[in-house]
Amino acid sequence: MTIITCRDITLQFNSDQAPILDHINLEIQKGEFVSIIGKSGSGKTTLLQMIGGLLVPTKGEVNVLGQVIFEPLDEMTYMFQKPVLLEWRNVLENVLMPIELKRKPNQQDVDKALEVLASVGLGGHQNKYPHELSGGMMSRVTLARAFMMEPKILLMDEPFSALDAMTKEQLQLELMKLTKQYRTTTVFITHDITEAVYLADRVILLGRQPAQVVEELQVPFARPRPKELKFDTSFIEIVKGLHNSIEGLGGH
Ligand SMILES: Nc1ncnc2c1ncn2[C@@H]1O[C@H](COP(=O)(O)OP(=O)(O)OP(=O)(O)O)[C@@H](O)[C@H]1O
Repeated sequence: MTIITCRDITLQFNSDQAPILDHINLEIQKGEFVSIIGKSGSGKTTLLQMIGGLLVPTKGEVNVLGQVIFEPLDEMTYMFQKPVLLEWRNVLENVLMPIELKRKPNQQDVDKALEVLASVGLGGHQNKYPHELSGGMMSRVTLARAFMMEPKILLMDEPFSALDAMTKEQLQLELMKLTKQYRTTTVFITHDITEAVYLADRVILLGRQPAQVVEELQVPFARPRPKELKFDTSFIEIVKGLHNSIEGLGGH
């Protein structure tokens, strides 16, 4: 079932300048994991913001869960590159934040938060404050918070790009497990081609400005995937192919 449709969308920030995105058409299915890659400045974040209802296209429309959107929906959650945590609240209280914005959390919510924290490797850390956490732990807290509400749609803008390689790999595994468990439809932006292919069912490549979808690639491995897949010859061939496609776009 299609739950996100970008229909012929064009985005122009200023009427006297060329569009950033040009006639983008995209359909994303329920439970699908889609990575979006492209050169820096190609419009990946802009596209994600339109899917999230933070920006309205100049032309065309974005339809999410059966409605044309003009603002973010409750069914969506964002995760950004920089973990945004409230310094004066401990880990558990940060994870409970989305519930608290709606109602007073109950014991069931606390149990759920502890369960999600455990599944991102933070069991036993619930009473720590953000200043006591490493960068990787902070990202884990934001991941747990994102899944606390079991969002139908997760929009991720380079969430792991500031992390070291080992932590990034762990978080990729945890994200893969959680998106599978909750059947979360995920749109994931990254500069890292290996990460894009490893996580996604489908990789979308944006071209140069005004950007269009220049390539769509179905990744032929069932999810969740073992981390060893990254050393598989057929996996490496796919990454190489996309690398060549990006290089073929020219520019810097
Ligand atoms: N609010 C804005 N007003 C005008 N131009 C903008 C605005 N936001 C982004 N842009 C321009 O739109 C283009 C696409 O930006 P965007 O951040 O979507 O690209 P990106 O592919 O996500 O880049 P990166 O990979 O470097 O994060 C850039 O040229 C940027 O300068």
